[in-house]
Amino acid sequence: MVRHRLTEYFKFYLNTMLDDLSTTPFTGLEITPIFSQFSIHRTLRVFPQSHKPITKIYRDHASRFNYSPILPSADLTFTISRISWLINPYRATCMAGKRLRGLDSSADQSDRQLKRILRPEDEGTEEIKSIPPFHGEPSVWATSRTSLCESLPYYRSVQGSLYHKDGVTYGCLIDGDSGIRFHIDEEVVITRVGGSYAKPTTTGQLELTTDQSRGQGAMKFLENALRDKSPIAFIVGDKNSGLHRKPPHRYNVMDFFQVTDLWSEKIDGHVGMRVRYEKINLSEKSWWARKGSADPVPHEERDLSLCPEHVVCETCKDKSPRLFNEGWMCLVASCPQFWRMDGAEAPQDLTYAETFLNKREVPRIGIRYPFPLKPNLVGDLLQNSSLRLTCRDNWRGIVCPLCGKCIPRMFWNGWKCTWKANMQSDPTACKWVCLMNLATVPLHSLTSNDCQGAASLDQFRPSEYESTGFYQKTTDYISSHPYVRVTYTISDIGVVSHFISNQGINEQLRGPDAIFHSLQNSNLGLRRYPHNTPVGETATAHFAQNYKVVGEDAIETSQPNELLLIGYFEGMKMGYHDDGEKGLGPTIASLSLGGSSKMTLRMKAKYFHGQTSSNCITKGDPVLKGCRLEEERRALREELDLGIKDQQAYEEALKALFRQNPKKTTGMAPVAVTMNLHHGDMVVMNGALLQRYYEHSVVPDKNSILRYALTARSISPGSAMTEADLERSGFQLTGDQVYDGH
Ligand SMILES: O=C(O)CCC(=O)C(=O)O
Ligand SMILES: [Fe+2]
Repeated sequence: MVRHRLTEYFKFYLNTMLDDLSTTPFTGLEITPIFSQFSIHRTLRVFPQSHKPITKIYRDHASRFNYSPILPSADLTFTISRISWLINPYRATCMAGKRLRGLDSSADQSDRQLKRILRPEDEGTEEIKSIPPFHGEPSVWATSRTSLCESLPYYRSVQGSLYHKDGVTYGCLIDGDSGIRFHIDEEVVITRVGGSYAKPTTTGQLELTTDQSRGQGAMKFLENALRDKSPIAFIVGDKNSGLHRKPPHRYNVMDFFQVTDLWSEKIDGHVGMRVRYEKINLSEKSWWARKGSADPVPHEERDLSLCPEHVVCETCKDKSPRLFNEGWMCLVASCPQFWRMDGAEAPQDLTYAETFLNKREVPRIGIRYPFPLKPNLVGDLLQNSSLRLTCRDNWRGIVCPLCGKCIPRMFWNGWKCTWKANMQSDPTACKWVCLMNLATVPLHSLTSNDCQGAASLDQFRPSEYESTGFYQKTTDYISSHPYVRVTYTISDIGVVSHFISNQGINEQLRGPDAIFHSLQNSNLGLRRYPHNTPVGETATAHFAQNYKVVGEDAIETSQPNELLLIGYFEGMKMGYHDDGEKGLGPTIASLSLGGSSKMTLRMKAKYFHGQTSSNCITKGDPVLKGCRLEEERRALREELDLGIKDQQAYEEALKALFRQNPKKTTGMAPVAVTMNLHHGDMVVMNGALLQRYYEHSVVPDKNSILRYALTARSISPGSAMTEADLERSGFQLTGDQVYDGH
C-alpha cells in the first residue's frame, strides 16, 4: 500500500484559490473529504522462458529499471470513506479525443509526427496473412508508418518515400505503386525518384506530372548520396509487389544501401529520374532472399570490373550507359535523341541488362553508418544513467529487443511491446515490458531564478487596469495576496484569472514544490491516448490521467469532482481545444508545476470569421466582440432579429459581405490572451461561453523537460460515468482497493 497525499495537497491549493473567487460557482468549498491514501494493486507477470536472457541483462540494473509489469491504469484507485476516485481510462480516452480535435494546424511536421502513433489496441489483432518463403526475417519491423517514424532515427518521414535531413538521405521506403521498371532482387533496387507524381482519377496509378531534373528536390539529396556513398536504410512495405511474396509485416527494415546510378528516362511523357541502389554489405545473405537460394558470392570472387557499356551519342556527344537489353539510347534529357531508339521513342517494355544489374561497387572498409539498423535506445539508456528520460530523444519509440517491433512511447515510465497483445494465449505474443524509474528532475533545473519571488515584491503596488479592445486586464496585488492576480475579462464571454505564485508560496508546506516532488515519486498511470483522426491514427502529444468521483457523491457538482492530471515531457504540448465537454461545469481551475509554459486563448475560427473553413455561414452567428467585420455582421444580425430580413436574405447579405472582404489569413483568430505560466501558478477559467466560443492551448517552454498541470473541474451527474462506462473501462473495485480506514 502506498500512501499518497497528492490530492490532499491539491485540494489545499484549490481552497486557497477558490475561497477567494467571487466568480466561481463552486460554493462552500471546504473541499472535504480529503483523500489521504491510494493503493496500487500490482499483478506480477511471469516472463516466458525465451525472455530469460533479456531479463538477466537488466537485472544488473534493477535499481534503475523496474521489470515488474506495466501498471494497468485501471488498477489505481483513490479511496476515502465512502468516496472512491477512480482513474478512468475510458473517459480519459474520450477527453484525449476532445483535446486532439484542436490539433494545432500550424504544427510542423515533426510535431504532427509526434502525434501520429499506431493505436496499440489494434495491433495484436493483425494476422500475418501468409508466411512467405523468405530466407530470413527482418530484425526490425512495424505495423504502422507512424510507429516506424517514432522509433527509427533513419526514417522520420510521415510522407514521401525518402527521409532526408540537412541534405543527407537516411532512409527510403518502398511500398505500394513503385512505377514501371521497378526492380528488386537480393542486392539491388531500381526505382523512380518520388515527388512530381499525382494520381489522376482516370487510371488510379501515380503519374509523373512535370519534368524532374538534377539539382531539384529529392534529386539534390540523391546526388549528394551518390557522391558521398551515404548509407541509406531501406524499408519495404507489404504493399510492394516487387518481391512476389508478402513480407511478414506491414513495414520491414531491409538493410543499408548506397546510390550507384542516377539517370533520366521518359515517363508519362515527362523526364523522370531513376535511381539504382545497391546493398552495402554483400557478404551476408539478405533476409528477403528466396529460401533455398544460393549464398552470396564472396567479394573476392566477384567480377568488380563488370560495367555496362557506355556509348557516345552522335547528336549531343555525351556518354550514356547501355541499361537495357532492348538497345542503347541517349539518356541526356536535353538531347533531341533522348530516349529514342532506332529513330522512335523507346518502347515501354524494357528489361535491364545483366551487366547493369550484376555490376557491384568496390567494397569500402570502415563505413560509418549514421545509425544502427536496430537502434537500442533502451540499452543506451542503461549504459548512460545520466540521460534524462523526459528529454525528447529519450522518450521516443523504441525497437522491441525481443521481437523487433517498433513501439511508440505510450506510457509515462516506459514501453510495452504490443505485438499480439490481444492474443495472450498465443505463445508467439511478445510480452516485453520495460518500465523505468525516472530520475527526479530537480525543480531548480526547471525554474529560472528571475521569476521566483518577483511577484511578491510587487504586492503593495496599486491595481493596474488595461483595456485592450474587447477584453480588460486587471492586475491586482492585494486581494489574493500573496498571489498576484491578473484577471482577463472577455466581454460577454467570461473571465480568466491567472494567480501568479512566488517562492514563498511554492515552498509552503504541502505547496507546489511538495506536490511537484510527490508527483514525480508516484506512479499515477499517466499515458498517451490513441485517437483516430482523418490524418490517420494518432496519440495525444501529452500524457494524461483522469481521476473522478464515482458513487453517490458524484452528483455533488458544486464542488470539483474531477481531477485531471496532465504531464508533458520535452517537446510535448496541448494544441488548441476547449474544455466544454458535455456535462462539465463552467469553472475550471488548474495548477502548473515544474517547467514554464505559455497558455494562449483565442476565439474559435468559425466565430471569428462568421464562416467555417469550408465557407459555410456559422449557424446562429453570435457576432462576438472582437470578431472580424463585427459592425457589419452585427447590423445584419439585428435586421434578422427584428424581422427586417428573413434567414435567406440574411445569409445572402452575409455571403456578399464575406465575398467583398475575403479572409486575409488562413483562418485562425488572433491570440486574445497570453499567459506565461510558471511553477506554482494557477489559472481559473470561468464561464461556459468561454469554452463554447474560445479555445486555449498550452505549450511548455523549449527547455521545459518536465511539466505537470493538475486541473479540477466539476461534472454533472448526467455525464458522470454510467455502469456501462465502468464496464467498458474495465473497472472493478476489488477488496484490497477499497480504503478500510487505516
Ligand atoms: O497544461 C495546462 O496547464 C492545462 C491543460 C489544459 O488545457 C487542459 O487540461 O484542458
Ligand atoms: Fe484545457
